[in-house]
Amino acid sequence: MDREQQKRLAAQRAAGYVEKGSVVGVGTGSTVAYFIDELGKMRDEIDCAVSSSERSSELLRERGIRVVDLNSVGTLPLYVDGADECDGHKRLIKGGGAALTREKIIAAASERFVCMIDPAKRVDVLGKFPLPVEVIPMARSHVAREIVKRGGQPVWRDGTVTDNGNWILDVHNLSIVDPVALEREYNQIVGVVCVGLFAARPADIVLIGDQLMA
Ligand SMILES: O=C[C@H](O)[C@H](O)[C@H](O)COP(=O)(O)O
Repeated sequence: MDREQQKRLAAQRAAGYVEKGSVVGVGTGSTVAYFIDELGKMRDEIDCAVSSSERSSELLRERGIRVVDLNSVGTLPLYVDGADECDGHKRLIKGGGAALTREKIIAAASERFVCMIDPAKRVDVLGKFPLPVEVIPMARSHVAREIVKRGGQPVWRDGTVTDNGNWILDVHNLSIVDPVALEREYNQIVGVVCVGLFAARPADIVLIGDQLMA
């Protein structure tokens, strides 16, 4: 089975976690696009969605799903999103599509985070996928120097502007032994808006294709 089929299967299974009449938190990316297809089929059964990106909002509206602001709903029962890497503790690297900050906010505001991946993204140690870090544009060089001091190799994702008007540094050459500590350490660098490590708040449920990760 190819990766796209695995993503679609994960999205179909994730749709089973959506409760009738609820507000659904929706992530960003190619796997989420399959999930939005599933949500479209259920649009009369759900209330509305909170979206993590302009891209996902557009897809949701195209399928007739109302998109509301997180501030108007408070705590969400469910957030569904993809990831770039996932370890055995359901800790993730996210942000390959530059949506990490809004994704992390919605994940933090959700009771249950269901993450959909294909088998190639399941790793023992996070860090082979370059770690995205969203930065305030004027702080780009400063943050990059601080990351180098900490052993990382930051590369500016030139040309990418996030939905928040910020820039992305992708940090290469990491083998993340303690993801919670690294998330905390990078969060403390002045000028960092968000680190694409979801370790302090990992996923609750990981679907690898249609299989539940133990
Ligand atoms: O910023 C993007 C998100 O974190 C995505 O969830 C992540 O990059 C995975 O995307 P995809 O499902 O396209 O592989």
